[in-house]
Amino acid sequence: MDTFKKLKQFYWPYKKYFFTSLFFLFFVVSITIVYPIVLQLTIDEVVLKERYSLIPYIAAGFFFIMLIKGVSSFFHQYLGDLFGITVVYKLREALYEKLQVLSFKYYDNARTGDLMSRKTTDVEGFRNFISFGISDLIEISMLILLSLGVMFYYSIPLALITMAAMPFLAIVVYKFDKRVHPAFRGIRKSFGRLNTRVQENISGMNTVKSLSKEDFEVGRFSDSNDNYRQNYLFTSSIWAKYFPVMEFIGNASVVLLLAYGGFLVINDDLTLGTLVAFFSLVWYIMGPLMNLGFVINMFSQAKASGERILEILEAKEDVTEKDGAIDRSVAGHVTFKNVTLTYTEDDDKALKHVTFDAPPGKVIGLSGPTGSGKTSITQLIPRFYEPEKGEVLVDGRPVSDYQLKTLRRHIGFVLQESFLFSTTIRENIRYGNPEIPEEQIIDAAKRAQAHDFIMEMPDGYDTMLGERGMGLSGGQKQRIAIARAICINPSILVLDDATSAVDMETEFKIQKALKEVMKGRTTFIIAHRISSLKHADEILVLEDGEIVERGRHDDLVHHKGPYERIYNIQYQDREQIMDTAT
Ligand SMILES: Nc1ncnc2c1ncn2[C@@H]1O[C@H](COP(=O)(O)OP(=O)(O)OP(=O)(O)O)[C@@H](O)[C@H]1O
Repeated sequence: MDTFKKLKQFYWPYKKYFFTSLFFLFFVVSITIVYPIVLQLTIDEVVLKERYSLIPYIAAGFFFIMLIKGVSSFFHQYLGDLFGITVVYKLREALYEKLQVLSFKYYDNARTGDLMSRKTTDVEGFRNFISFGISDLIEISMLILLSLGVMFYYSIPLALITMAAMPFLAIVVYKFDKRVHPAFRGIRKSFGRLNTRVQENISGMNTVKSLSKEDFEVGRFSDSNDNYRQNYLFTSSIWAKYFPVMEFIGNASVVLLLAYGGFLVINDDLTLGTLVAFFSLVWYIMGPLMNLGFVINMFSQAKASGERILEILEAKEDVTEKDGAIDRSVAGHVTFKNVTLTYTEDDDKALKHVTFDAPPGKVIGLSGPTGSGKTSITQLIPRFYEPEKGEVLVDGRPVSDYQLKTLRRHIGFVLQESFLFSTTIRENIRYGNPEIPEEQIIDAAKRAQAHDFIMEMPDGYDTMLGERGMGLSGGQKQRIAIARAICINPSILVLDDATSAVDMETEFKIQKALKEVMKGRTTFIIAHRISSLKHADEILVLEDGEIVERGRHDDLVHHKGPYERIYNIQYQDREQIMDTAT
């Protein structure tokens, strides 16, 4: 019940729909109980006593209560649905909002397919129970209690016979619940894994095809698919085992009822009408009791789903804002003081005692072998991650003093693989600043050397892009990303290997675009090519998370350190190429 208590904030505000639906349910159930009573009266008072003139009145009365039942059913059903749909609407929104604030650390370990299945299937599982499960449970209880009431009123001994089977049925239903709940958790988990497989496969289709791993992927999918099937079959086997037992107990009790009831009628201790009424009433008890399995099933699913939803809602937000965090414009002075970063506890340190100062407008180059910590430095400035030790300052204040939005609004990223959304080019350019006027979008595209190729497209700025920017070349995507960065007018700019994935001609165009964007902004350039770092005000050379060398290009090339080695390798290559060319 803890799960439902924790999710109370989502359903309690809409309790009026639920309780009004219950109010109408009361009519529906009460009228259902009236059927056998009408049957008993018709047999005992009309047929057996041959008072046929009463039949039209009974028929009219029956018609009238049917009408009430119909109207009540409508409101019960509609309000129940309204309750469920409203609750999951709010739940889905809360989940989505939470997914937006969860930190990078969370996403490092999360799997997209699994998150998707939590957001869709689990939320639906919860809705089913909220919409129908609870009211089914109440309907079942009311039906059983009212039927028992009427039975005891008619004949206590016969009612006791019916009751005799109930403890056995209750035991079986209880055992069933104990087994079916973990089985449903298994199904949910396995469905999450299946989703992850499919999602990763589709996103990584390029890699799969280029490495001819289709068969391997089909094999992996079959494993997950088989696991899902096994889990479902296991649950089905539990159903298949328990359901006939429940039905047998129900039927045994009906046999007892018919035998003992028939005996009472023969001895004139019970009217025929009452026995017929009893026969209907006993099914009003046994049917719902067996149905309890379905409702418990729904409850188990909802509980399992609720737990998985709560795992997201309660996930720790590693990066949070302070009370009174500041919102003011940023000049772009970045300082690192003795910063150490560890991503996960048992991992090596990704950064060790990193110290540097980048005054506004300066260009900092970050060089070093892959995995040396270049990207990590730039991820600490917008607080994507928190340092383990040391301080990261922007304009002299710790980054944690700023509102996250303020801080991130002032930092522009152009990554090696920039993400473009499947919408128009215009929407992609103004994504970070949707209010920006059209002239400024065009101006940004011109400065990013993107305007010309955009205008050559059939729909210009209205050209729709495919998923992840499909339809554009790597260099074109990059220039759209640069235009996007210009639109947010950041004080700090991070260019992470922004030109590594393109040919020389495109690189030249991008370099030209970047020069334009860098004007007046503190810029961090991560690059493997010396040519991209040459003009930096300071180059930091990293190795294993430590700064091993620093200075301007002209000094570093004579330093006899790692930078000179990289320079020599890149220049030797050039000389060799020049030699072969001449
Ligand atoms: N999100 C993460 N979770 C755990 N470890 C990480 C994460 N990101 C980076 N690392 C580790 O931190 C170290 C530094 O990585 P970083 O990406 O900063 O290197 P880099 O110099 O930018 O490399 P590259 O040139 O390949 O981009 C590496 O050992 C890497 O495996």
